[in-house]
Amino acid sequence: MSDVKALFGLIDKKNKRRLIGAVICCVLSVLCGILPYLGVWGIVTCFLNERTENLFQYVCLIAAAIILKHLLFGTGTKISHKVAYQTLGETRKKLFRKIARLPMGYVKTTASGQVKTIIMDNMEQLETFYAHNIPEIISGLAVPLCMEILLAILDIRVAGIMLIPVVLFILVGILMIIVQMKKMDEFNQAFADVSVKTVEYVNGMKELKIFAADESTYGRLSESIRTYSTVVTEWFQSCLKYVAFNHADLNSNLVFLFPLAGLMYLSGSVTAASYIMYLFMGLAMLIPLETVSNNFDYIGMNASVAKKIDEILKLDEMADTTSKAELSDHTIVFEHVTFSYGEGQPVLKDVSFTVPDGKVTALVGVSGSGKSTAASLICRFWDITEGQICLGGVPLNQIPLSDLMSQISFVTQNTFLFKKSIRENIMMGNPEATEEEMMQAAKDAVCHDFIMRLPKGYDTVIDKETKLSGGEKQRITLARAILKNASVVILDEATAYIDADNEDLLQKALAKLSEGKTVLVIAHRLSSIKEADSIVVLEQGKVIDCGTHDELIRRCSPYQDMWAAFEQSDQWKMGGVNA
Ligand SMILES: Nc1ncnc2c1ncn2[C@@H]1O[C@H](COP(=O)(O)OP(=O)(O)OP(=O)(O)O)[C@@H](O)[C@H]1O
Repeated sequence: MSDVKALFGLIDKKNKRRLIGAVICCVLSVLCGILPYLGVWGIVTCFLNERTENLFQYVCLIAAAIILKHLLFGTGTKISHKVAYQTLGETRKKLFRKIARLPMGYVKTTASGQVKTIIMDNMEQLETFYAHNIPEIISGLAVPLCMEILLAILDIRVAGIMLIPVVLFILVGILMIIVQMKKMDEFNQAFADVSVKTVEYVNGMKELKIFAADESTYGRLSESIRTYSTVVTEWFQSCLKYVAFNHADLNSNLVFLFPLAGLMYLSGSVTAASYIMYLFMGLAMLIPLETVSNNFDYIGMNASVAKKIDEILKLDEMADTTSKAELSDHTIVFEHVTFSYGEGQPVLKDVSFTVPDGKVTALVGVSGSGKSTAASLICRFWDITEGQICLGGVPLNQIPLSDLMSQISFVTQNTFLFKKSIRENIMMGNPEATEEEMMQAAKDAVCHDFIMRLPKGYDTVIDKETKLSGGEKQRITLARAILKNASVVILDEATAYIDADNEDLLQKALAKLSEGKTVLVIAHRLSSIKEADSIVVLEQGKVIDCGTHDELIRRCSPYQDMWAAFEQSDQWKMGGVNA
């Protein structure tokens, strides 16, 4: 039941009031839908009593009821759609805001696929629920209730007979929701799995073709499709008996009402006119329940989606502070930092080093030694549990997150440009910048010239049609970072995938970005960090040495090994080129 509560918890107060209005309109609309039955009963009674003076009134009643029914239904659904779209919009915004405050690590690993499925796929179901299911279920239940009250006033015995199928219907419906909810997590999990794997399959199509993938390559996707089919089939089968019962139940009135009310008529306790009216009411009363029955399926399905949304909204956010921090400068200090991802082994062990203000410090180490992890901790992508990292003498968790982010430019080999114009992409670095400043940043990043050669220049929208090379895209992201003008620059393998033609341009852009900044650089190409003011050597998550290139090459054997390996690979590359 808490899942169902979560469904309504997503609607704000204003929209809850609107939803009540929508439900009232729908209830009145369904009641209007019943009036024609009463009108027909009136007409039949007129003929039975051979008195036709009221005939016209009944015809008018039927016509007015039909018009009103549609007007009210239209108004109700208009309001409920407004509620649905506003609720979905607000919930999406809440989720986006929440994700921005969650540890980056959670978003990158656990959440991205799951959140995408919820936001893009599952939430669309909620639209149907708020816009259609709620008004239809409530109005569908309200009508039999009103008619029961009316019948109880007219003849308590008939009301009792009609109550039987209604009560059975509600009990079986509730039972079905409980059974559905038990299976719903499994259903949603299977659905999310198929979505994530389908996206992975489509995104990896190039690799699949290159590596001439055979049938077995599609195994993971086929397996999850099979699981999904099994889960859906089981889910439908588990509901089937309840649905079948309820449909039979909705037709059972004739079985009970016809003979029992008929006996009352024969015994003289009910008139012929009343007998006909009860039959009409019996038929009319159960029709709205058909709609309720069709809508029952969605309650469990949507309650499970709402539960997942609720779970994400309740996740612990990164601790943030609002009190301004006075940074003495932009020196970064790692003091006895130990860090592990989740419950696993520590990736960094008692790590201490300093990145002095205005200097270039390099982090080197073999693959997996923890270089990127250390860099990402400076941006608080993850929070540390042991030790301390300070910027300008202030522990990172005592600097407001937005202030911390404004101090840092984090550049990796993975470029990400938004589907916006090149101008807007660069301006994200500093939305206050002037056009001249934006263009200067592009010139510093050595991308102005190629941008100007594009037919729409800075107005070119970055999308799949925009034919930009990897190096060009990367330089646009560097223009964005240059415009941001952050005091701390972290370069994590920023030149890793760059080709020889682009390297020179990229190095120029990076030099401009790093000018006068506190720089932490991670690079496998050791030649690019040879001139660093200080080099920190990491091995299996521990700092084993720190010094200039000349110092390390004299005394640090792992560093000597790295250099030897680097020089060998460089010669090998040159040999490859010459060959
Ligand atoms: N998100 C993550 N969750 C769990 N473990 C991770 C995660 N990211 C990295 N690791 C692990 O942490 C260790 C250090 O990884 P890290 O990427 O920091 O090393 P690195 O020195 O930068 O390696 P490379 O030079 O190959 O980029 C590795 O064993 C890696 O598998």
